Amino acid sequence: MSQEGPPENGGTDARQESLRQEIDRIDGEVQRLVNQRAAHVLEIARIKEANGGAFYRPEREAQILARVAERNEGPFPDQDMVRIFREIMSSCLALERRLRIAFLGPEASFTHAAVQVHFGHAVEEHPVRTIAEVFREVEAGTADYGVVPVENSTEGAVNASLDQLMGTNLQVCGEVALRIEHHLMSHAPDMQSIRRLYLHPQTQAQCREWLQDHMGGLEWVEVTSNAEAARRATAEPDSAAVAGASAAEFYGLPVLAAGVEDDPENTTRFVVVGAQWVGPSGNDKTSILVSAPNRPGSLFHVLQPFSLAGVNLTKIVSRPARSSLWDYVFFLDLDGHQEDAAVQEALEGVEAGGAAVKVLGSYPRAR
Ligand SMILES: C=C(O[C@@H]1C=C(C(=O)O)C=C[C@H]1O)C(=O)O
Repeated sequence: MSQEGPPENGGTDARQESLRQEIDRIDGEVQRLVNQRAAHVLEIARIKEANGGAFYRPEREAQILARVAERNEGPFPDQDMVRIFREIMSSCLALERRLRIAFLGPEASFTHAAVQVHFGHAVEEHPVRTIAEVFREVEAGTADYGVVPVENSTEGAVNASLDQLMGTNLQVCGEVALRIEHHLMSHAPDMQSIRRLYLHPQTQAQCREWLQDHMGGLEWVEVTSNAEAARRATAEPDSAAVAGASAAEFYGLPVLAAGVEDDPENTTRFVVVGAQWVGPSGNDKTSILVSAPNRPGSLFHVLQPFSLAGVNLTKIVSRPARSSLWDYVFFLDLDGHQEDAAVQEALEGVEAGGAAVKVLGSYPRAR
């Protein structure tokens, strides 16, 4: 048994003591270097202030994080090292300017988690109730950037976000891909004591099989968000919620069954929108909106130019155009930046084929 007590082994203790002294010395050095880094960032901020230009530079941050992962030799895993640098940059940027980020709330929603993964914690978090409101906040300038979900690997497109992208002048300036894990959480002592289940319809769809097998006979109550499901379950000990870990943590709900989503690869993709053009980072994607005439071969003429220019498409989704009945627009994501020659060639080809193109934005690929 190892218990606190008088030292038994002088040699081991001396070794620990000298390692701790070394750690203290390294900590001092790390701290000095972090502040030295911050001082450089502040100087860049002064130059930006004098000459104009966005404080937040997603392409530069993506390059920095890519290099952190590339040169990492461990024992820290890449993702942990990246997270630490993410937070250092977040705090550095907050010295220049604390960004206000509007997102689809409430607190502890998956979009909230996406905000923290993308911007770190040194931002002002501004949860709002609807996707439309996120866009309005950023368009009005009351938030610097907004974050909304756009697609889930199980459930497909988030149409409310696509419809907003159709009408906005904002740019897509980033993306976040988040593995979505759902847990069953409750104050009930066990699963057998649960009588009622609160859940968001998207969550229900992503956990359909597990829920049918384990929660089939119960009362299911649909709510407007995962966090709301957790909040409701907190107040009723014979109720449970299906939601993410951050909701369980936020509301202090014990997890009774973890990872209840049907697809272990279940992933949601979020986009960051802002009034900002983002330069190339070297590993970028571009989102576009194409409105094609309603006639035979139309979609073929939209797609062929990408094949000819050797540009890879990663997504195509159609949505009814709101302007006229039975007209459709296409949302396409492609590899590359809109400044790349191949991308420009492809977009010119699409327009030459009679379609209208709106570039929604180029941005660094999600890590
Ligand atoms: C320092 C800069 O400003 C911000 C802070 C960064 C950082 O901490 O490294 C990187 C990009 C910007 O978001 C910069 O533009 O280089």
